[in-house]
Amino acid sequence: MSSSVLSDAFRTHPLNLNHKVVDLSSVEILPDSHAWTSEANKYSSSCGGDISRLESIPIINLKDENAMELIRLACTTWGVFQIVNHNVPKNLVDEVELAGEKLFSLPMDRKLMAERTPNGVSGYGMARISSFFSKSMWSEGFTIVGSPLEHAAKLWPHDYHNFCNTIEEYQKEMKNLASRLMGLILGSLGVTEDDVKWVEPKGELKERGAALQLNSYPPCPDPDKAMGMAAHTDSTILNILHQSNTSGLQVFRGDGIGWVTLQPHPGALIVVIGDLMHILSNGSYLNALHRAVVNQTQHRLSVVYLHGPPSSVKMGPLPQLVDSNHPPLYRPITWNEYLGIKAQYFDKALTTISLANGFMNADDDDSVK
Ligand SMILES: C=C1C[C@]23C[C@H]1CC[C@H]2[C@@]12CCC[C@@](C)(C(=O)O1)[C@H]2[C@@H]3C(=O)O
Ligand SMILES: O=C(O)CCC(=O)C(=O)O
Ligand SMILES: [Fe+2]
Repeated sequence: MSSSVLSDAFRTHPLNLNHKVVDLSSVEILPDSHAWTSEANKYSSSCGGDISRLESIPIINLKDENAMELIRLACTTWGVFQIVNHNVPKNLVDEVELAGEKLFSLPMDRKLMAERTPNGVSGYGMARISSFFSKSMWSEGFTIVGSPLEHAAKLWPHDYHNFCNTIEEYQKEMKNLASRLMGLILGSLGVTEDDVKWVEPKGELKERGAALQLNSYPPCPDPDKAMGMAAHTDSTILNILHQSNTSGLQVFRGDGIGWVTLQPHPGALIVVIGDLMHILSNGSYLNALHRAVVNQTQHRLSVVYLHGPPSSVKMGPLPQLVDSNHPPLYRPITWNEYLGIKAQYFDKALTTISLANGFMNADDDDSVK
């Protein structure tokens, strides 16, 4: 089952439940548990609100003959881009958004019937990364791995078919789009899909890792002090994100620009480069540091397709990108192992598999060579 890679990783790294699930729709004053200080949110003060308006995240037309080159540019400067002309039917995106709204508007006691267990991956609950922060995020989530049936039947015992059909159709559509994007991104790195056999998994590699994450951000009484989803990078190859017609997603530019808001563009989907693509590209493609902020009046929803590798594949810098001038920056690792490391070290996860220190030391120390 494709779910095994994900559930295995978390069975050994249960979630630390230091946050209580709160029904945010009934809260009128921001509780202390949800009030983020700049200390709790270490990247918050660095955002240059005005500067960010001068920079905007690229919107790439997938039918553009220069799409590959534009993707290369977006991946080396942003680690994120929006795509249009992606062929995902608009009505399917609308339907999946409606399905998410229907789910999150259920009463809390009903949603908790499908609650994610501490060592599980699917179901309703807070984002997994919550345990790394002392404050709670102003959001709720629902994670689907493989078939949504088991959890949907707990939410709507008599009427789960529509939800399941929509989710399954969307998963299929995202799977196809993800392989198309993989072709383009690998192409932009100068590598063909034939060079990387597991990209189109066949036979025993058929079991690819993927999940669908629904995030809900209710209106917030004090949005400046709250945090919808704390800053993180995604532990995947890439994510394909749809946001409802309300901004909230921000991407961090490390080169002094700070947090940049990604404005919703009608019909566009957002591609976020994850940690594993950063590893594959030997560090040249940025794994975007991003977060979601909230607002006072509008409910915001995001639907995120998480695209990972098959469980048995060890991923390291692509051999075509490594030579004596470009030594490998990371050691090869399976997704399962990486998720375990991430669950333990969070934003230090890549550092723990980095080979760069070793190389630097070797350069510094004449006696080594
Ligand atoms: C395969 C993944 C990737 C996970 C963990 C695991 C299952 C759930 C994913 C998310 C989904 C919500 C944001 C995030 C940051 C979170 O808290 O849970 C993601 C995280 C990651 O990208 O690291
Ligand atoms: O809601 C968003 O825009 C961000 C969600 C996100 O980063 C995630 O699910 O990984
Ligand atoms: Fe993310």
